[in-house]
Amino acid sequence: MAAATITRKLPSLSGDLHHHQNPLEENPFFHPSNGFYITPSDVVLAQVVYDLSADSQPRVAYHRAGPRREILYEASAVKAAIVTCGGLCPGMNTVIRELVVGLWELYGVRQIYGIPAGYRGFYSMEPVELNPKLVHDWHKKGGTVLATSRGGFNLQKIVDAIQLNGYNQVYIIGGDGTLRGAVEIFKEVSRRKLEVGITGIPKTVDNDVGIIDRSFGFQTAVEMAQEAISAAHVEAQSAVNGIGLVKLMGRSTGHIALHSTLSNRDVDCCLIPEMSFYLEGKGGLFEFLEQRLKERGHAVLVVAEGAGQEMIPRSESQKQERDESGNAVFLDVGVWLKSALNEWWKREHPGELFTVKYIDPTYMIRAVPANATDNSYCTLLAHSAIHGVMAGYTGFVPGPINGNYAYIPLEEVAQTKNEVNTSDPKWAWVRSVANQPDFDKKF
Ligand SMILES: Nc1ncnc2c1ncn2[C@@H]1O[C@H](COP(=O)(O)OP(=O)(O)O)[C@@H](O)[C@H]1O
Ligand SMILES: O=P(O)(O)OC[C@H]1O[C@](O)(COP(=O)(O)O)[C@@H](O)[C@@H]1O
Ligand SMILES: [Mg+2]
Repeated sequence: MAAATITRKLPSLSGDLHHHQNPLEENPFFHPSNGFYITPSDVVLAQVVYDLSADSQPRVAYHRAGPRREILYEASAVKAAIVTCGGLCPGMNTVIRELVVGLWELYGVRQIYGIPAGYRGFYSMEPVELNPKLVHDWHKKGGTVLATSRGGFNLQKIVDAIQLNGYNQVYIIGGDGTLRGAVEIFKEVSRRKLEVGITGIPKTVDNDVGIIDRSFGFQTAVEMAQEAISAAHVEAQSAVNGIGLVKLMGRSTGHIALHSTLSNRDVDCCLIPEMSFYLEGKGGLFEFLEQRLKERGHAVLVVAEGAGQEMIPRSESQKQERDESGNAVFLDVGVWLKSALNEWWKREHPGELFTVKYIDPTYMIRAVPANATDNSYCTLLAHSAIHGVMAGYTGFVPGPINGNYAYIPLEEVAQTKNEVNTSDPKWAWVRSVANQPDFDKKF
């Protein structure tokens, strides 16, 4: 017998709003046919892979994203606000563009405002009026034209501003921190009984947001990282006992490093925050590199910025350091590794040639326009957000789950982190491609 299915409930607006026919019904480009509108019984399963022999738990499902036959807003009454928060990610401008064009063209909305410079912009800056003409080429630009920032989250001031300006739809584009802030805004808006649709659009170059398949901009970042790895390879190959060392973004998850390694194939060792490693002794990094240099004369190392942080010596004040959003400030693992490698070689092989070339592409992998795949992803994401908000859903996140777009409760996404699972076959594949040691086993 098939297991039962539990569909995750979505908050929705009710209050004084009336139901209206979806204007797409009259839109000459759409000609809605049977099956065009999504109904409440249309769901996307959270999981598609099961062990049937151990399958007795109910299946979890999310409401499918897409246009609804009836909507809760009249176009002329909509006043939408769009904000971008946190670090940059390829595709932020595309999401803004598609929100503006989608609201305008699909639903006839005319009052659309951009909030400058992240959360703080709600209460400290003038909103920018947006329209399709203004945003038409934004998908070709890196960064966010609206500007972004960290910190500045003042819940009461933000919700006061939403109330004062009469925004009844708020589109919040940001990462894990932003989504936690969006949960607070959603709760405060509900507490004040305001009829405001709140949606969080997940943005993270590190791909650390859970439940969704992947975040927009991530694939672009992996593509951009290839150049750095190739350069490190050339440098390492062209030296005697050459090491090419590349640091890639990934504060607490190593997805960029992992995927860059898998797609590049010149990498000898990939170090990520989810896996601890050690330098000295049997099974350690130095022993591995010693062997590689003997066999091949060079080696390429890719390290995620959050890997090995616990091994880097730091002062008391460095331990306490936080950015404006409260994120721990990391020390440079690349600089530390480079100096540790040099010391090791000098000690073990005095007088022998050895070179470490350290490449830190930092912002170059994220401060670029999205590639074609990410751009179309951003479009579907933005349109999913609009359809959901127009239908009266609130406190949700649109995103792809197993290839299909769904609406996920905001709070659930804000609480879930997407870590690299070092016990699944993908990580084993990385290890086998690089032929690197399993640092878990200290002999
Ligand atoms: N737990 C939280 N509650 C409320 N707001 C938060 C929280 N964490 C971060 N924020 C706010 O969200 C915004 C972006 O957070 P940040 O961590 O810098 O980036 P990201 O959203 O990309 O993870 C900042 O304005 C920050 O103040
Ligand atoms: O210098 P900034 O702007 O704080 O950005 C650096 C950080 O931003 C990131 O690229 C992304 O972080 P968020 O997605 O959480 O904003 C991290 O990998 C990196 O540590
Ligand atoms: Mg973050």
